[in-house]
This record gives sequence, C-alpha cells and structure tokens, in this order.
Amino acid sequence: MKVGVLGATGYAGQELVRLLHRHEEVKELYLSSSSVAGENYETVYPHWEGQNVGILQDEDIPDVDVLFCALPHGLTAERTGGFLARKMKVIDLGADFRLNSGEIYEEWYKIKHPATDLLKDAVYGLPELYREQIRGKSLIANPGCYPTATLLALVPLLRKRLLQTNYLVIDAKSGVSGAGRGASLNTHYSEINENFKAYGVASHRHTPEIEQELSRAAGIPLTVNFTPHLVPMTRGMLATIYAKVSEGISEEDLRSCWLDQYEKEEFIHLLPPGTWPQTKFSSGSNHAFLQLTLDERTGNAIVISTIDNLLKGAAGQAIQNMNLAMGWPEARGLKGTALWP
Ligand SMILES: NC(=O)C1=CN([C@@H]2O[C@H](COP(=O)(O)OP(=O)(O)OC[C@H]3O[C@@H](n4cnc5c(N)ncnc54)[C@H](OP(=O)(O)O)[C@@H]3O)[C@@H](O)[C@H]2O)C=CC1
Ligand SMILES: CC(=O)N[C@@H](CCC(=O)OP(=O)(O)O)C(=O)O
Repeated sequence: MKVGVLGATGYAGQELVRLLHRHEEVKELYLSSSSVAGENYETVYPHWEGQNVGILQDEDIPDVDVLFCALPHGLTAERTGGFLARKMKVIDLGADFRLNSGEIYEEWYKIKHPATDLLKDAVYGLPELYREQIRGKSLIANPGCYPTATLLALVPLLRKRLLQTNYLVIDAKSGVSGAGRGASLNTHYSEINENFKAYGVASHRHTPEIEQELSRAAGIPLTVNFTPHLVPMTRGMLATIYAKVSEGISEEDLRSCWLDQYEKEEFIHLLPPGTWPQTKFSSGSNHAFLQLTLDERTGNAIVISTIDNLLKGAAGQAIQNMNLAMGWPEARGLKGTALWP
C-alpha cells in the first residue's frame, strides 16, 4: 500500500505521519512539502530523528493508493479531479468537500469553490454516523474538529427527535494546535499564555458545516449559536452544548439514545453519570468522551463532549476513514489510550 501526505510538515500532517508510520498496511509513504522539498523530515521535526521517515518531496506526488491532503482550504479541491483520475483515494482533512453547496462555501470561506462538480461525489467522513456511506469511497471529506465534537453529541438525539430544533447553543474550546503550525499574532505565546478568548463569534466557518449535518439529522433546516474559544493549552477540544428537549423527554431517554448509537463503538465513550469529560481523557488518542444531564429547572439538556483536535478531530479520524475506504478493520493503527496525566 502506497500512501501520500500533502502538507506533511503541518500539525495535522505530522499526526498523519505518526499514525501511518506504524500502520501495518502502509508499505511506502510519500511526504510532500511546497516549501521545504528535498529536506529530511527530521530537519523539520527533529523528534523524528533515527526513524527514517524519508525526504520530503515536492507536491508532484507519484501514484499512490491513498492520498491525504492536509492543506489550507482551497488548495486541495483544485487538484482533486486529477488525483481521482489517477485512481487515488483522496481524504481531505481541510474543508473543501465538507459543504454540499459551492455557494455556501463561497459565502463562509470567501473564495470561489474550485471544483463544485466534485461535491456530489464526496462523502462526509464521520464514521460513527455515516459508516456505510464511507466504505469503499474515493473522495472523503474529513470533518472539522469543532463539528466532530458537536455532531457526535447531537446527531443521534436529533435523529430520534429528542431535541427541539429552535435552540441549540454550542460553546466550544480548542487548544492552540487547532490553528496549525504557522505563526500568527493571535496564537503566539504571549497572546495565548494565561489568556482565554472567544473568536469567530457568530461568524466561524464551522457554523454552516455544523448546521448542514444537524439539519440532515433533524430532517429540517436549523440554525445554531456556535462560539469557539482558544484556551492556553496545546491540544484538546471540549464542547459544552445547551439544547431544549422535546416534550416529555427524560434524561434516561437521552442516555439510552446515545447508548443505542454508541455502545459498540470503539472510539466513543459514554461516561458514567456524574463523570464529566476532560480534554486529557482524549489527549493523544482517537477517543471521544460524552456526558449529559437534563437540568429539570430549565428543561435544557447540557451535553459535553471532548476530543483531541488533532486526532479524532483530524488525523485519527482520517485514518479511520482510510481503513473504511480500503476495507480494513476500522481501528487499525489507532489503538491506544490518552497520555495521562
Ligand atoms: N490543526 C487541527 O487541529 C486541524 C486541522 N484541520 C485542517 O487540516 C489542514 C491542515 O491543518 P494544520 O496541519 O493544522 O495546518 P498547518 O498550517 O500546520 O499545516 C498546513 C501545511 O500545508 C502546507 N501548505 C502547502 N501549500 C501551502 C500554502 N500555500 N500556504 C500555507 N501552507 C501550505 C504547509 O506545508 P509546506 O509549506 O511544507 O508545503 C503547511 O505545513 C487544514 O485544512 C486545517 O484546517 C482540520 C481539523 C483539525
Ligand atoms: C483553534 C483554531 O484556530 N482552530 C481552527 C479550526 C481547525 C479546523 O478544524 O479547521 P478546518 O475546518 O479549516 O479544517 C479554526 O478555528 O479555524
């Protein structure tokens, strides 16, 4: 099995390399970079010293069986038609194929979608919710990290009509690695350390992605209030969600709906009542943790989920998608719990 990674020098790319390097099916790995082709991978990431990962190639990647694209949005879609014509399976960790509509993409991403004709061929790659559609697919849109944390919590409940659709509030926090490796004013040390801030308020690009998938689950168009925050930690994501339950629905109904959906899932864990998700439960692993309560005074459910933004929120989920697309056991190469403490 030959695998390629475009954007291998980024944070999501590096996590892919870590997972692919130990994946038993992967025999040849091609790593590419637009800025440092010709360098050893260890030069970019010295912690890879002695592992012989190889030399970074330019973006003219050879034919591979599976190609992961871990590039900024807009750069993958323009080349995807060519990759598919060469019979490669493409898994895009960016946002280019997540939205069904080129117009909505343009509205939120502020660029014209480079390949709207391919949108209908893409599947939204959240395995626990769309497993059968992903199997054998050639073009997979790996979900965003905030959408992953949100959809895992809400989609089963909306599918079963246990929540009202007119009040969904998603208050989410991310570690700074979610913003990638590139330096920026908003993410450098003295802007982040001992600081905590909201950003993208009522305007974040993940809003239409969350709304698209929740509307699909609910069977009617809905909107959400979604507010992301940056917290002074490196990795991890925690979403606290407020939702009004449907008439007569109890906490037990919500829990048993989750149990029906997730009891056989290797990576999704329903915590025992009273134990609330912590980002460290997921850190360094592909596991997600969920908990909820029904606040009887307000009639609102409070739902909390946590994932590692770089794993279940990016590279880990992408490997799950590769395994499904190739017909291998879904957890191959993804075993292991979080680093603790
Ligand atoms: N970080 C996260 O938690 C998550 C990230 N994602 C998505 O995954 C993708 C990669 O993200 P991430 O690894 O965090 O980002 P990084 O900024 O860390 O990496 C992006 C990589 O893309 C390459 N690249 C190629 N062309 C360009 C270009 N024109 N401008 C900038 N970079 C370029 C760069 O490598 P080089 O210069 O060597 O070519 C760079 O290392 C993005 O679409 C992101 O939104 C999705 C979910 C979570
Ligand atoms: C902390 C932080 O900056 N996070 C990123 C989301 C990372 C991600 O999932 O981005 P894509 O949808 O582009 O793949 C952001 O808010 O833009």
